[in-house]
Amino acid sequence: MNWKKIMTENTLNNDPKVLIALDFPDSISALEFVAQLNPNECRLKVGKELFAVAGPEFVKQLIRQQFDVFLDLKYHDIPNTVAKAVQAAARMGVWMVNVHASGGSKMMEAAKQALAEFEQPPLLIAVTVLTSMQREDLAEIGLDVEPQEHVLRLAKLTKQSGLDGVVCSAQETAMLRTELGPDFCLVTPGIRPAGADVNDQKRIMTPADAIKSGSSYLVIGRPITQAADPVAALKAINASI
Ligand SMILES: O=C(O)c1cc(=O)[nH]c(=O)n1[C@@H]1O[C@H](COP(=O)(O)O)[C@@H](O)[C@H]1O
Repeated sequence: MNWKKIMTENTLNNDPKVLIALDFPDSISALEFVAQLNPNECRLKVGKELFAVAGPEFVKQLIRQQFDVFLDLKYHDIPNTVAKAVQAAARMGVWMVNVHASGGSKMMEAAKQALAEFEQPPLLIAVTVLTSMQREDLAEIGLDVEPQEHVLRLAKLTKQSGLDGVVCSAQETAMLRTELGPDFCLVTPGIRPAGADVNDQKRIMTPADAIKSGSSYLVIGRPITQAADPVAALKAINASI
């Protein structure tokens, strides 16, 4: 735990649950947005779009500003490549990094092992079934199963591979809590406050229901970043959970 966070007055929460998806096209607009935020009230997620334009220096800048950063590059490659990629992420000092569970146990074990040399390794989690997918999307890629069945299969494989948790939809968290226990980290995107635009998400839940179901952290992008008043939107979500 970062002592500065604990010492800061007006601390809402020492373990902010909301991970804001910084899906911005450039570092200038992202930094302008971040300037309104307090690291005691949220963590930040940097994904493929922003990382491709802003890179490691931008991530380090957020960390210098006391934010915990989830580097969401969803690695999926041969074990050696993924192992080296998670090490590069760990050297940046990120709080959390992810891979795709469908890369299999050999890939996930190699990633876990690669972090063993770090004194404070990032949390390593694996994406199960993307929250934008439903049964028909799985059928298209040859998987004749309900999303929750495939999520459970991949989450069990992730736990057996020694990782810290998974990315799943909040619709699956109650099931995963029962099956995988209280300590497994469940990170849930596809979060939509009541009445918000669903956009391209399919398996969704409200922030309060997601936390009640057992989500550890909520990934939220557009309902905050595109709100007329993003700080008010974040505060309302934090109040609701
Ligand atoms: O790994 C992720 O963060 C992720 C996994 C998933 O299954 N679904 C999903 O939406 N995400 C990410 O979560 C964020 C959701 O953003 P909004 O839909 O704008 O709230 C995006 O940055 C996605 O890349």
